[in-house]
Amino acid sequence: MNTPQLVVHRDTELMARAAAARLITKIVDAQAARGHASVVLTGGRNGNGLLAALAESPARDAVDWSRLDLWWGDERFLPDGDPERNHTQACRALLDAVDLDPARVHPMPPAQGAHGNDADAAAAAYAAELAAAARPEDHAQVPSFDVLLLGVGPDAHIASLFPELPAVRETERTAVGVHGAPKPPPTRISLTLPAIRAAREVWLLAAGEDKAGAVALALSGAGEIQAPAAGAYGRSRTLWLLDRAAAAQLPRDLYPPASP
Ligand SMILES: O=C1O[C@H](COP(=O)(O)O)[C@@H](O)[C@H](O)[C@H]1O
Repeated sequence: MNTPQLVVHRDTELMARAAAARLITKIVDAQAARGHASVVLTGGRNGNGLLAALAESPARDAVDWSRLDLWWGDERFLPDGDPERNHTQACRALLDAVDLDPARVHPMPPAQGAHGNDADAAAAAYAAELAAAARPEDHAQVPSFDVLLLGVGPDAHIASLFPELPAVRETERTAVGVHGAPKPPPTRISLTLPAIRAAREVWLLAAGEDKAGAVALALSGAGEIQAPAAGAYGRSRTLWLLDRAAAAQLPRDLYPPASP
């Protein structure tokens, strides 16, 4: 596990704009190096804030959107098009406005779709889709994502891995159904910690004072079962992108020196 790097921005809006600029650069660099890039999206306020900032950035035209693979870290298991689905919200924030290749966009299956209301079957289908996209050099059952984005909940959940629920203990499967989530809706699909850790870079986004306790807990040595965010790291980099409010309870020795 690599040491997390922290960046603290003045406020939520600046954090979203800076994260969007960072993501554009990352995608452009990966496309220049390999011809394509892959990003795992997250839902929630900070994930959608980043996408909205990216939509507004003039630099978004530097990305070749047709060579970008998009995956999701979790989904609220609701019918296709439901306004609470992470996929629907991402489409509204950005995806509808850029020229993606539909074959490279991989939303998690909806409820009332091919798997009916069976979230476990839908998760297994997503795991199979991930495995089919993995190449031998990935050495994993998922592709080597360039960047995997995660929001951090006030309870330190990431994706739909909530403290103490079975999904956060999963060590084999890459995507699982989640039942009884404390945040609505109770039924969800989530990537697991092994899938998250296969990413080259994991970026955790947290803004707002309601996130301060979770950020401090996850970065102060808490276990991943109690604080799932503590178990999220990338193969080559783990980056926490915060605003001042979310960083407010960090121990002084963890606070980045160059931050306001
Ligand atoms: O429900 C969810 O919540 C988390 C955190 O969202 P936030 O609004 O507290 O930032 C999000 O990362 C996840 O994708 C989503 O399904």
